Amino acid sequence: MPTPRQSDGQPSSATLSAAISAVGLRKSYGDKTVLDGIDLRIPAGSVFALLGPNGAGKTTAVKILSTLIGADAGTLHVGGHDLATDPQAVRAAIGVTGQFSAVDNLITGEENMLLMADLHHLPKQEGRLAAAELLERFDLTEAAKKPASTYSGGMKRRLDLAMTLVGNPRIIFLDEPTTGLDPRSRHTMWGIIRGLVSGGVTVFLTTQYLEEADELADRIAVLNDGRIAAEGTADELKRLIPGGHIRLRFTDPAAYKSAASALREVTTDDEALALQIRSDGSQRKLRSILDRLDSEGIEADELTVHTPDLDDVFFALTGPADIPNKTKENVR
Ligand SMILES: Nc1ncnc2c1ncn2[C@@H]1O[C@H](COP(=O)(O)OP(=O)(O)OP(=O)(O)O)[C@@H](O)[C@H]1O
Repeated sequence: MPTPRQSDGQPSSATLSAAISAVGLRKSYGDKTVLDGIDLRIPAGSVFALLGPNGAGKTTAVKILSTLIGADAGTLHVGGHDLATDPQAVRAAIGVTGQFSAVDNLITGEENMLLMADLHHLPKQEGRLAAAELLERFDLTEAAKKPASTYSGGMKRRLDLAMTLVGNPRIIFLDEPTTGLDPRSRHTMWGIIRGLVSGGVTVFLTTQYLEEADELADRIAVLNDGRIAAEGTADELKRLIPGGHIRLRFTDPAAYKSAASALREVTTDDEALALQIRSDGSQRKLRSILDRLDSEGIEADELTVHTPDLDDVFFALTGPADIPNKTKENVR
């Protein structure tokens, strides 16, 4: 795969100090452009989350950066190595756990680990030690002698990640690591990921869970239509979209109607007997609404203040076609 070099043919110092960097990453399948000139720069020791709707190209980006498939264009460096000229060095520096697990269901958890140790050419004794230590760390010691086919979804993900860590990679790609896990297993996985990062590992994460990106990532990029629609910290992204709103809900239709006419610039929801008023989340705005209701003798049954969250950012950036599950409350 011919990958264009930078103009002077050398990686820049910014590229070298990043754990992962991409400049002008492009990939098409036939006439479908999946990645249309993506730039990324992920500092060592940080967590980067790539968010995007189904089919946005997240897995494609992971596959390219982890050397599984080639890019059509772009200058790509991982762990200081050029993907075009030194893919072997990249492979030695990274670990990847994907949506398609490397776990062999027919053998035990321990055997899976030992197989990985063999693949990394660890001496027998060292391999056994590494396997035992990782199984312990991922709470799999008890299940180690059982076939992986008997493991729950959460246990399989933990085993998959433990296998990835056998080679002690400093950069890890996690492609939707908690998809399909129950909330408890998801939190366990988050704890594990945080532990890795505190040990200095760089994590490139793809996820469809905005909460996951909010919890884990130092920086988040939203991929849409082949491009990075926005990039920043969770707080920076939240500031990109208009402020939140105050929602008032009534059980008495008469009170609902009175409030709708007493307050200015409200969005009404006759079915739910709910009103929505744009708000910057300030005390002043809240007080002005409450004062107005008080002066009219109206009492709402429920009042909620909604500040923008990553969901709002995601839906604002990825367009109306992708919001089938968006609740009325969050749409503005
Ligand atoms: N080998 C392939 N041949 C042709 N098209 C492909 C191939 N792999 C992926 N695609 C297409 O490229 C687009 C991006 O796919 P990709 O799997 O990277 O998306 P994604 O963001 O990871 O989606 P999801 O969240 O559903 O996993 C999709 O439209 C997909 O159908």
